[in-house]
Amino acid sequence: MTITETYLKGCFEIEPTVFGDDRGTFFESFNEKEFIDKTNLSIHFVQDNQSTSERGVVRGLHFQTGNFAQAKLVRVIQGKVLDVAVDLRRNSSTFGQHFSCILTGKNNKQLFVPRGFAHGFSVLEDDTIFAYKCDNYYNKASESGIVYNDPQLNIDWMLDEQEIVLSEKDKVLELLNVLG
Ligand SMILES: Cc1cn([C@H]2C[C@H](O)[C@@H](COP(=O)(O)OP(=O)(O)O[C@H]3O[C@@H](C)C(=O)[C@@H](O)[C@H]3O)O2)c(=O)[nH]c1=O
Repeated sequence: MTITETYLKGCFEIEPTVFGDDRGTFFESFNEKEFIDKTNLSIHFVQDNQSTSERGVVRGLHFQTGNFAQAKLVRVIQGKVLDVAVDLRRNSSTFGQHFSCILTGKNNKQLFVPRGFAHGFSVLEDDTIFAYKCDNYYNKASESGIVYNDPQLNIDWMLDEQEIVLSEKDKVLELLNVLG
């Protein structure tokens, strides 16, 4: 498993070692000891989530506030997404910048999104299955987010505007500079 820090400090790209044989493939999708050794983070995941989406869906940009902040280890089991992590750490030299990468059911890549970031993804293929581990439990009252098309963030979601599908909640998210 290779773990590489992105230009956003504390945000890592992960490529598992995949073993193939006549039957198919095998890989460790998470190994706590290796993860901690290679990132120097102390992390303890408490919740696993999974969602399915069709092409055109954009989920995000989400985070939980305060004591309910979450780090996430995200991957795609089937299909293809553009995954996006936005640095919202006020004291960070990369505040407001984002990192994006393609995660697919074939490349098996993962992204570790630390606490203090907003996270979202656009779905580039039908029947996409997205899975992620969180280091803090879901707390509805702590949910917050930034609208996906915030001009300050200027994220290329790799979709045509007219094919984008959002939840009602995501349609009314704030701009980053309104969040304060
Ligand atoms: C996130 C979440 C949702 N739910 C429920 C609430 C709601 O009824 C239903 C769907 O929730 P949402 O619309 O918030 O799902 P979704 O838009 O997929 O939310 C997710 O988006 C990505 C980008 C993230 O980074 C995640 O942390 C999470 O915010 O599932 C839980 O029960 N537990 C959870 O952890």
